[in-house]
Amino acid sequence: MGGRPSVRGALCLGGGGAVCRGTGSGSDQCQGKGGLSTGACRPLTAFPSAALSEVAYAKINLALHVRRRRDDGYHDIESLFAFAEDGDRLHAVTRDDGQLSLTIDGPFGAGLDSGADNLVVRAAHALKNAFNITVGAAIHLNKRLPVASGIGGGSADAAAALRMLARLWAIDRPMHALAATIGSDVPACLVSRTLMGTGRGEALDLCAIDGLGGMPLLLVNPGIGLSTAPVFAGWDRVDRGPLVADTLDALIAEGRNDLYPPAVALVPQIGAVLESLAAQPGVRLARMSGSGATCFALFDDSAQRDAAAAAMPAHWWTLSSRVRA
Ligand SMILES: C[C@@](CO)(OP(=O)(O)O)[C@H](O)COP(=O)(O)OP(=O)(O)OC[C@H]1O[C@@H](n2ccc(N)nc2=O)[C@H](O)[C@@H]1O
Ligand SMILES: Nc1ncnc2c1ncn2[C@@H]1O[C@H](COP(=O)(O)OP(=O)(O)O)[C@@H](O)[C@H]1O
Repeated sequence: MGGRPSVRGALCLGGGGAVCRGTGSGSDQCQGKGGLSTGACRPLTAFPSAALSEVAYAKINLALHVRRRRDDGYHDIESLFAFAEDGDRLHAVTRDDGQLSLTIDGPFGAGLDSGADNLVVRAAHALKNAFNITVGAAIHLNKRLPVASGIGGGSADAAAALRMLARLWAIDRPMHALAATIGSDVPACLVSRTLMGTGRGEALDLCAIDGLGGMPLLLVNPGIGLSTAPVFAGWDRVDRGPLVADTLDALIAEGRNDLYPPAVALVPQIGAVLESLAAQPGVRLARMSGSGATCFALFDDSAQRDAAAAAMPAHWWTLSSRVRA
């Protein structure tokens, strides 16, 4: 991990490591899905310190070209994935009764279902069944990333759960195919390094771009959740051409996010976020990530990133981080 991550717009972060603007009462304040409502969450204190841990690194799509709508309803994309150094936190201990359980806290934990539909639980069940594991796991998720925001929070959580449970259950087998059954983004999140993704995003090649690793990165979200499917459905089906991104300059000049027009049609506030980011001194690239609404900016200089974060309106969520090398 590089520089200490900071988060603004969230009232408090459980689990330590970032700026806290909580009440100091000992119980974390939570933000609801895509909004700024608050509610009490369970503190993490009950979870054993000997638990295994994983970071679910926030995903960004440095560029996302949509090429074709397929007969199965998915779209063929070409996307350059990168990851922030920071994200959600997961912890796990074994359960001798063979059961799986999930508890959730953190600034975006309120309202997030911890039942069978949670992507962490889906990933855990899929792994357990695929390898006939008889022991169980108690999993804890510290939810720091906004939900349904184009930075793969759920996919990153699922991938982190796979990495963590593979360690907990001593599984040493490839998990890419299993990850792809959980979501198109989950294989990329499993690797959490800079990758070129094709197909529906699950066909991956490691991608080295000079100067990208360690670059100061700012994520900004206007506090509005946006589901992926309606954004793809709003794509105008015009193929605007392949993604060629072998250098940072090419990525900046030639890369696009083809999901920006349908996303901004659904959530106009994304336009204001992108405009504000692009206007900040020192920005090398400002673009929307995934299906939105989160936008990101890359900087050469961390002081300029921090000044940009400070210039964002207080009701927008921000995360100051770096690109994971
Ligand atoms: C758009 C991207 C870009 O990285 O990220 P997010 O904005 O979700 O973070 C991904 O393609 C999202 O991947 P993921 O979130 O795993 O999506 P999935 O669960 O597989 O699919 C959710 C829905 O999105 C649409 N979908 C997804 C991927 C794809 N290549 N084509 C699609 O049309 C489909 O309507 C599908 O039913
Ligand atoms: N652990 C999880 N974290 C976030 N979202 C989750 C999780 N499990 C299930 N979901 C659901 O997955 C959907 C996509 O969430 P998320 O992955 O955060 O967004 P995106 O795909 O836009 O990056 C949301 O509707 C959310 O309810």
